[in-house]
Amino acid sequence: MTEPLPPVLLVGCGKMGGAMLSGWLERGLSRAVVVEPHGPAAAAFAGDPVVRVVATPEAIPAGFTPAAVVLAIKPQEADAALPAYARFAGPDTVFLSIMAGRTVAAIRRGVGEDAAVVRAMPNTPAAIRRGFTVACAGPGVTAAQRALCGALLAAVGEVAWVGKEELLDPVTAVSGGGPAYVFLLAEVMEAAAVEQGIPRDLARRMVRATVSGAGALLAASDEEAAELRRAVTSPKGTTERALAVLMAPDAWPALMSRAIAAATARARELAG
Ligand SMILES: NC(=O)C1=CN([C@@H]2O[C@H](COP(=O)(O)OP(=O)(O)OC[C@H]3O[C@@H](n4cnc5c(N)ncnc54)[C@H](O)[C@@H]3O)[C@@H](O)[C@H]2O)C=CC1
Ligand SMILES: O=C(O)[C@@H]1CCC=N1
Repeated sequence: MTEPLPPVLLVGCGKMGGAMLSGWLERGLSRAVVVEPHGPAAAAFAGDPVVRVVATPEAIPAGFTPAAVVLAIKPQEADAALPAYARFAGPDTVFLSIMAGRTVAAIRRGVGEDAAVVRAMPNTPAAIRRGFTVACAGPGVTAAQRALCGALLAAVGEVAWVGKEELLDPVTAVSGGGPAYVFLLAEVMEAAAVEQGIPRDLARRMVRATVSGAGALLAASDEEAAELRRAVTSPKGTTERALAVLMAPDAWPALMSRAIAAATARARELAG
């Protein structure tokens, strides 16, 4: 049996913070204090014996010493919120931020210039432990702190590490926001199915099964995505006609490239 995760202070228990906390509890967590000003957001955890939910940092129990402070608030909230956590900076605590764009340097300006900070970008499939996170350790992060952040992130899915922090901006655009692009695909496929006369309920079932089935096939297969695509595309058949529209130079290839560039640029604007 693996050791329980050490005490964690979670700042922000919204969609991502909540998904991660669920994963830690499932994996085994010794103790968590959650700072969440919006009562309903953390309500699901209020009765958990190892979780204490408080509304403000001032209400964190005296003597609580987290091994990790996980920052799961919006980047726009960071400047106001971070100084309250500066007292936790020290050799025994690592800050793990999942905020889009906000740099290690900007986080250190808030919590202390010597603080150990790991910046990471997970995604919402974390809610079903199928997340993908890319992480980058800032200056002074010890091997043990990196291992702890790795364990916290691995509780909700796969983890990859990069050495160059700048890569986290395009990562945010690709895997951070990626689930939204897939859900949009499902939305527009469903609308197109209805346009062709398929009843809405059937269209919804078909599209959910098709998108999730294709995703599962991609996950289970060693083939490249292009090869799996080609396996669907019979010469002179129906899929070929659809792909001629979707793969036109001004269609999906160019649109996806512009979309990822736009999201990457926005991540850079959120650097702080
Ligand atoms: N939603 C997503 O797909 C992903 C989001 N992220 C990042 O995760 C962070 C959180 O995003 P979401 O969970 O989507 O947002 P959210 O809005 O669901 O959660 C943020 C939570 O922080 C709480 N909060 C606001 N001010 C606070 C403060 N001063 N102290 C403590 N809690 C405070 C809010 O009440 C809310 O419950 C963002 O920085 C975002 O960039 C990262 C990867 C994916
Ligand atoms: O849209 C956002 O800013 C966040 C980061 C990646 C996914 N959601």
